[in-house]
Amino acid sequence: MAYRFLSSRVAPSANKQTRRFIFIFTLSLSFTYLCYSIIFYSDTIMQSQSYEEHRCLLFQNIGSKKLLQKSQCTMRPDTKVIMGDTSGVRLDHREETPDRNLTKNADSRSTQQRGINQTNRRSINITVVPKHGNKKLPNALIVGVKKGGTRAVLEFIRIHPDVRAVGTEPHFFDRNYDRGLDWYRGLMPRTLDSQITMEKTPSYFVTLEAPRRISSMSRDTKLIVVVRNPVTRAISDYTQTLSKKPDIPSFEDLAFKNRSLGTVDTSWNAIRIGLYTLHLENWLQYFRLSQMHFVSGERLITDPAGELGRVQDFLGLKRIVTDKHFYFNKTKGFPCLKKPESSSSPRCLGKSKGRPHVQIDQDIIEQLHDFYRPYNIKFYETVGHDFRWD
Ligand SMILES: Nc1ncnc2c1ncn2[C@@H]1O[C@H](COP(=O)(O)OS(=O)(=O)O)[C@@H](OP(=O)(O)O)[C@H]1O
Repeated sequence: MAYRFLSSRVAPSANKQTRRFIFIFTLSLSFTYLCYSIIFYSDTIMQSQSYEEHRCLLFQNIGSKKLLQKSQCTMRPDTKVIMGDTSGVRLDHREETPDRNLTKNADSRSTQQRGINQTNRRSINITVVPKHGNKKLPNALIVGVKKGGTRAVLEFIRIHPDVRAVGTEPHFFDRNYDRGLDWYRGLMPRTLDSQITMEKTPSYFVTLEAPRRISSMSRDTKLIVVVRNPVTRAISDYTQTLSKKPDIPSFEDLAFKNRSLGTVDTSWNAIRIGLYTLHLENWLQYFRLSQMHFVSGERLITDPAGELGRVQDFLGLKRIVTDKHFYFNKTKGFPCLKKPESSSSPRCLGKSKGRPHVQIDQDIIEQLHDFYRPYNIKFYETVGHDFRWD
């Protein structure tokens, strides 16, 4: 068509060569224009995509789940979303998974976080949301006891605005000590100077090396121990083990070396952990009693606000967590939080907290009470408080 159009406009005297030249020239001009348009258009698309990516990264950095949900970001399937300070994420369901997995998770979370931060630094040229504070070694630890109510204390105290805590159990001073303090610090949430960093690992209380290791990190570390009637604690411990390994021997078979002679097997962990006074002696070689606070696992259930009030006093915090933060959940049979740290809706602890115990004969329970009595009395004397377990 173009050829015919040009042919009609060119003087008849022009030779065939000139007409062909004009035609080729027009054609290449049109082709150049077409290419230019395509390149310009695709560049515009790429720019807008990259802007969306920046927005997504910013939202990730802000750490707001809601913002992420509302934004138009379309994540690639392999994209890992890091929402704010994940070291503080609640992981009730994970805490009973093998520790190696936990620490791996924590490790990879901080690696992912670093990766995203680096990406942000490289690619974002617009407002960067500042990250508050630094990762610091903990100033306070919930060191025990297993099945005492350690999760409840951690979840309740972390509502306080001046407390930041690791959600998972780092097991640094027992299983992961070889990884070093920098690794441990890396697991911690960022805190402002005015905030307290905390973690809980209930096995520390019965780990021989833990007091020495903790005191070499800082002699000023504040230690919280949640204690509970050692017999109920042992049954709770056994209930948990049984839920994972249904084939284990009966509680009675494990608790006694010789039932008729009443010889208790103190080498069984579920029994050994309850010998509080023996473990405490080890701690008192490295820490003053005033650096330790004992929470009653029983009162934690009947009066969580009262127990938390004393924990706040011990940590030198204003009493902000009060009875207005708790309600009694009849279905669960335990106090729950009206407004936990990570959400605005009420929340109870996970299913593994406050589950029904295995039925144990009353005479076995009595026998174990008799066994623990002298140890309990010694413990009350040392800490200066009668927990009334008898
Ligand atoms: N508010 C609230 N909700 C649920 N459970 C509560 C609460 N307060 C204390 N407890 C008691 O906590 C017990 C579990 O203790 P721990 O968190 O220390 O267990 S663990 O060592 O971390 O596995 C758990 O033990 P069991 O009742 O034997 O399951 C509870 O009795």
